[in-house]
Amino acid sequence: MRTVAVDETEPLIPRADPRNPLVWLRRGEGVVGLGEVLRIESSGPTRVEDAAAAWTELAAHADVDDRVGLPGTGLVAFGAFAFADESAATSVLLVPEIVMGRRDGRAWVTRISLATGDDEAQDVSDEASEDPVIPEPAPRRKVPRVTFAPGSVTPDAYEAAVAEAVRRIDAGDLSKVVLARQLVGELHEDDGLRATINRLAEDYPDTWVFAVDGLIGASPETLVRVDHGQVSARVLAGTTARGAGEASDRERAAQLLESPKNREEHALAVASAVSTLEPHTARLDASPEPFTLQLPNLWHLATDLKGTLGDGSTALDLVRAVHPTAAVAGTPRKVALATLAELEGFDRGRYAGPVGWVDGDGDGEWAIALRCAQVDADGTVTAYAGCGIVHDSAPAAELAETVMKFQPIVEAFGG
Ligand SMILES: C=C(O[C@@H]1C=C(C(=O)O)C=C[C@H]1O)C(=O)O
Repeated sequence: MRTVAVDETEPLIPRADPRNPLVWLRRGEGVVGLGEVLRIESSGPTRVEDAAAAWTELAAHADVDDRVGLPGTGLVAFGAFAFADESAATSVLLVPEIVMGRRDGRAWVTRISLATGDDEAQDVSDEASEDPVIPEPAPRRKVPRVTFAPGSVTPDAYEAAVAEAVRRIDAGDLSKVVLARQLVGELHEDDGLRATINRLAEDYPDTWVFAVDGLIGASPETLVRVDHGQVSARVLAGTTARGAGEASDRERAAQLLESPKNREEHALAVASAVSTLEPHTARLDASPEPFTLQLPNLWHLATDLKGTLGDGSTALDLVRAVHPTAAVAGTPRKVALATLAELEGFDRGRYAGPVGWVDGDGDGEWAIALRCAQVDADGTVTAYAGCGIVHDSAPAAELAETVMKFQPIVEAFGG
């Protein structure tokens, strides 16, 4: 496999596969994959560690000619993992044939090929020695239209589940649980998802925009990044709507920052991320006070974590350590997982699971798969959104919050 620098400034998405794009971008930088040389599938409670072990093994045997040397150059896999141990959804690491990347204004192309058993003697870089062909950017297409309707859980049933969760929290069973609901639609057009991912990237430039094996979305929440020994994460919990005018918008952000309900929900999410990351870091700092993160559709309370890796963990090792955080499960973790499985009543699939990429050196960027939908091979599109429930959560307000959180994905499908 070989990575070479290229002189490229054009946007990456128009070069992605129109039907089945493989994309990870924020503010136009990231990686876009084409083709597939290898697929590592896993499932069950050891899905992340099994994938991490297979990846480490693969990386150890790879013949790499990396002339750029940035995170995301050399061998790269895109991944999406199921949220729950019990999920029927498969977790995947996909190694593309071509990776086009951009970071800090530098661009590169990597071509990856698989050496078969009997051409072991043949230098892999021979096959990759011709300069990689970068596809021409495709003309813009209209976003495919999907009409969404509630899935198995009606809005009324969602409110009832929130009320039941609050009862259990008041009874002292747990402190916080995240409850989600689904919207389901059908994708008819042959156009595929490239126009959808392009729309998400244009509308939500400050989020991680991803498309991996039919899982497509725009997540504001960084589960964990590893960059040459530096570790970082962005914890989100606590949400409010944007205000109509500038003054009311600022007022809403200020109220969010002062709201005890949102501060409590947020503190639990930060504590869970810190306690699971800390054992792997030599040092870990959290922003002392949460800040308000502005997105086009809502405000979040946010805390950034930054640290130094202490134990040589790869990005996938850290994904395994931190998932599922209290931002998407609850506190305490075990009770919250059992409660959400019972009260939600559906398989989350890859929603709220880790999505991102890892490279051969163990660097990588992973988000929590939020504001997303899974598009299945038969065209079924399932979108998901959920909210952290604490003791003073109100069912109608939480339902309204899911509607805000559905907005990016509903609009990216022409709604
Ligand atoms: C669960 C979701 O979002 C999470 C829940 C939040 C909240 O309840 O305030 C905020 C950000 C995310 O951590 C979702 O978008 O589906």
